[in-house]
Amino acid sequence: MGKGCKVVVCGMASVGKTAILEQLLYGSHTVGAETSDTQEDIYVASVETDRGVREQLRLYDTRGLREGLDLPKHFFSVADGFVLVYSVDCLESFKKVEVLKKEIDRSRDKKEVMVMVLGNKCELRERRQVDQDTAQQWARGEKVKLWEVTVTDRSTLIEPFTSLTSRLTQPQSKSAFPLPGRKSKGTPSNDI
Ligand SMILES: Nc1nc2c(ncn2[C@@H]2O[C@H](COP(=O)(O)OP(=O)(O)OP(=O)(O)O)[C@@H](O)[C@H]2O)c(=O)[nH]1
Repeated sequence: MGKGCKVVVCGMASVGKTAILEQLLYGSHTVGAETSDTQEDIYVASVETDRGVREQLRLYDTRGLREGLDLPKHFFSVADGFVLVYSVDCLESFKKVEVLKKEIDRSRDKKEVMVMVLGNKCELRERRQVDQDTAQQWARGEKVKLWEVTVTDRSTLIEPFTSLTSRLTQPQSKSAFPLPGRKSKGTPSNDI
């Protein structure tokens, strides 16, 4: 599957997974635009870490989860990290993130995986169903980072992905976390 950390982006349908990736990588998403349901896409991004080094991420955009449709099992074995996305205007989507986190914990075996959570559409203040403090409290309990973001403001997306990449590629990690190849040769990627 090539070099670079493999990060699976998942969550309920329509929470904005594809929009987040397209806005982050290309700055090209128009919020509210009609989108087609994702089956599966892979985006390659070159992200500058907080150590000033560029690292490659392979971001797997997955099919939106709905009743009766779970995340395919193979993602649990390939992933070095997960981005769990919910939408702050949909409580059900947050509940799905809680379930996904449990599934990741069950499936991770001894492998260490990074998990970060994005509460998207945070500009929709009047439609908010997920309380920020409650969500952050849950995240602290789970020892994961949670960021509220909005695709309407690309700058909100940069820090979470920089932080995730920095943690994924941390040198001299005490964990058994595999380090990706430092110098990728010729793979097209998008700089963040
Ligand atoms: N208001 C608002 N709308 C957003 C935001 N992010 C995404 N959207 C909109 O939400 C809708 C769904 O976005 P998608 O990116 O297709 O969602 P998805 O999670 O990839 O959906 P699936 O492919 O079905 O799983 C689109 O109309 C987006 O423009 C946001 O931050 N704010």
